[in-house]
Amino acid sequence: MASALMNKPTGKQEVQSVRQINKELILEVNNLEIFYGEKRAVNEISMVIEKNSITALIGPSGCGKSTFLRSINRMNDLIPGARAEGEIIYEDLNILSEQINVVALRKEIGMVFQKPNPFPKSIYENITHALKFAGIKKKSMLDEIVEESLQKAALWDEVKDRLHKSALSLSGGQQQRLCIARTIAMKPTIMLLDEPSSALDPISNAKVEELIIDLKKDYSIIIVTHNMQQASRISDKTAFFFKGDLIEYDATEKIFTNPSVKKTEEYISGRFG
Ligand SMILES: Nc1ncnc2c1ncn2[C@@H]1O[C@H](COP(=O)(O)OP(=O)(O)OP(=O)(O)O)[C@@H](O)[C@H]1O
Repeated sequence: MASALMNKPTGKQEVQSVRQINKELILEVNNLEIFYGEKRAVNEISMVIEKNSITALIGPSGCGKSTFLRSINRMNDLIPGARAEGEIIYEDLNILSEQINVVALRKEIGMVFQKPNPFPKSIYENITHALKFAGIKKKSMLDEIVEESLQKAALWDEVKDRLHKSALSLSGGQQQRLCIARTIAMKPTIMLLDEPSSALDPISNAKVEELIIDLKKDYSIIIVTHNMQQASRISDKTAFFFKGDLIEYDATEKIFTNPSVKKTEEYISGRFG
């Protein structure tokens, strides 16, 4: 698996150091710093992320949650001037290494954004687009993956009779579940969710939350949320960020009932934010 994430060696490239991490863990973050030009947005954070769990990232606006999330599948590479130092160990490789094949990485570590962003194509094509690009052409196989992904995203029953209708005809909540299905189709191990239900109405939000809880049996989920009730309802671990620092990281119940750090207590009790 790991080797599929490496670019082909080109002569003199250094051999990527392999660091094994505990089998219960999916990621190990060591002294991660992220910069936009001269400005440091994430300050030397270290944490481990457990497999098949939901990890919530909370904190006030601008504290570095999304920047950290995007570093996990190297989406920050797309931002001119952004750079990261430190390590994010996944599959015994450092994700931040230049030798990582980011296209392969982003299949294994999928991302869903705040605003549902389906392609202006049919529901079916939204899921098959990347699969075809990855070389899967056989219709029976595409049909199978479409059904499986929509089932897992709890959307199949609502759309099975209109797969060839435009994805834009779906409600916002359905569009977001379609975006989750699109990610699932790539068979990821980790799903990064950046405020996935903040743009949705309460009923769609509840459905997406239910779905996220259900997905953790198959995936490791990291979610940025501004909604502290959401973090306490769905996550197993919560990380509180403030001004680029990781202030406290613990079991969600502990963070919300008996945090160890005063700043966390002030934030969860609404004294700032
Ligand atoms: N593309 C960018 N270029 C320059 N600076 C950026 C960029 N994106 C974020 N920043 C800065 O990095 C810091 C962290 O931003 P980030 O978006 O990660 O915070 P956040 O906690 O996710 O905020 P929010 O909750 O509002 O989404 C902020 O100071 C922000 O202005």
